[in-house]
Amino acid sequence: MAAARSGNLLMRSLPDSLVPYAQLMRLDKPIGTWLLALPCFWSIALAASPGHLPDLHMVALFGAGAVLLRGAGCTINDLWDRDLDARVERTRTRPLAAGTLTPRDAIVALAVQLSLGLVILLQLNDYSKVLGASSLLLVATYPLMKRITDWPQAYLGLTFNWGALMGYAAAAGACDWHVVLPLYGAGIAWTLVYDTIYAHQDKKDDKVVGVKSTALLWGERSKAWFVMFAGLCGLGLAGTGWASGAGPAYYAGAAAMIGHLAWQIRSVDLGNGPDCMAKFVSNKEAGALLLAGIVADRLMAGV
Ligand SMILES: CC(C)=CCC/C(C)=C/COP(=O)(O)OP(=O)(O)O
Ligand SMILES: O=C(O)c1ccc(O)cc1
Ligand SMILES: [Mg+2]
Repeated sequence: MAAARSGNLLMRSLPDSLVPYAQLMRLDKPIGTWLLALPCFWSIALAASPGHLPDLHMVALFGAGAVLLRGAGCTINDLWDRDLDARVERTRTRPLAAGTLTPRDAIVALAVQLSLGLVILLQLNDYSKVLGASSLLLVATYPLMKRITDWPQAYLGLTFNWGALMGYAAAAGACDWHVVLPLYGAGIAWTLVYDTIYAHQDKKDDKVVGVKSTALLWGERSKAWFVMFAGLCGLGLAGTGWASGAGPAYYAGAAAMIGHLAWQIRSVDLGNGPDCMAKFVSNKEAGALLLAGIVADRLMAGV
């Protein structure tokens, strides 16, 4: 337990009985929460009035919602995957795979997370409530995709970037589709890059247990596909900038994010698991660069 506890302050301060639940939610690995929250934050920030910061009340609600939904997503994922995870070195110590928690425990934990998530959802406008509730369909079915398609990363993209639609709706009352659809597309292209880098860690195990991924599909050609999807991400971001009448700070942030992706693509060693993990985790900085550009642009639009 000591090793599992050596994570962040939160993990170290929890009572023993809650540690497996925190591991089930992957609170010791917050990167997934950042990747889920950043598209929400971009979208909330884009909806800010000229001269204004993003609506911080919304940022707080979506931040808490991202922790809960990502925790719920990991719980559902690991319920589906518990037999696969037990056969793979990297995942065999997960609470469901190792038997520290029973599926029944996990379902209770899932119900608690979804109920708390509902408390947050109910504070949003009706438009966002419908969008938020529909995202659950994507979250619940995502784990099936690695069993039926070579492109589960694309489905994760649809799921993880839903916040690009929802944040704007929550902050502005409704979606401006010309602004949010290209942003959603850019996010999906981004996910295809970072989750394929993530999946390269597991390509040997995935082949053995029969799990599909773009890492296996693209193999040695992965970097060429990354270049294409980074390009599409850039096009989507340009579309959002154009549709929202953004200024130079926005485009600087977008260019910085694409530059970060270019650095990852050039430097990642796809045969080296720890390097894939490090590049995957660095995507919170890539997303934060765009967020900084959007916030600066909205602030400068007021002067
Ligand atoms: C909100 C959502 C959908 C959360 C789920 C995110 C998640 C666990 C992705 C990785 O699944 P995986 O089975 O490909 O990876 P791992 O090998 O880490 O289980
Ligand atoms: O939530 C996670 O741990 C996570 C998120 C996105 C990924 O691409 C992989 C894992
Ligand atoms: Mg899994």
